[in-house]
Amino acid sequence: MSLIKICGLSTPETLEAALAAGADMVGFVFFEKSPRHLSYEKAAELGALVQGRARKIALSVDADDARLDAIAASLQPDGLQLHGKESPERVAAIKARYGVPAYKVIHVSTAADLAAADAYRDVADWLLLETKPPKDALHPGGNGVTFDWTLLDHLDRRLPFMLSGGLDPANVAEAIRTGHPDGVDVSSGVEDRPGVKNPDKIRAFVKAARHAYASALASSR
Ligand SMILES: O=C(O)c1ccccc1N[C@@H]1O[C@H](COP(=O)(O)O)[C@@H](O)[C@H]1O
Repeated sequence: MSLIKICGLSTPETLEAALAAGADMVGFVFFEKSPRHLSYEKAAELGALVQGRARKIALSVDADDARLDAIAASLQPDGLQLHGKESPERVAAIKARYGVPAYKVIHVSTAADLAAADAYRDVADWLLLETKPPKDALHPGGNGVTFDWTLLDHLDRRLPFMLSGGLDPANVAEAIRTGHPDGVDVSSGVEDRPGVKNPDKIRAFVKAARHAYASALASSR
């Protein structure tokens, strides 16, 4: 697999840039402290523009059922990115309630952190491996920080995984060559400042990731 996700979209123009560039997944943030947070009204407006051209992924952080119900009603997501401390039992309950794939985030800074993924093997559909937030970080994600991708040599790959954290148009090819992820995910690396996406950077990211995946495929033949 070679999926490309652009996360934290918040305007029709940047959403269209991601869709036209060929992103497979577009992510929408429901986390009030984030500069990328969307109201339900805005999410409904943006979601309606997608029209099946990409999977709509709703990002939340330790959301309760009432919150997820409102997110589901506004966006009608094709997947739920669970970016908090959701337990395996909570992930299973969310999957059962909403019937869409669950992308469980695992925060990584050492090989030992990858062991946390084991508990989600039978309940999540995907793992999303993101850099453990720095101690002074304001948010549990979207911090634009990479981790050592060679740690992925230690990952049990029975579940597909997306690689995330600090990716950008300049480093995504190296990330794909090193970590062999099933997908790549970016937010701040295609922005001019927090919450402000740049269409040229979105296009450059998708192009670089597509090229790297095509090269990896060609060299595996
Ligand atoms: O983007 C945010 O503000 C955010 C807030 C809370 C949890 C996650 C958040 N972002 C997600 O983190 C990853 C990596 O982002 P980056 O590429 O390093 O900026 C991505 O999925 C973001 O959407």
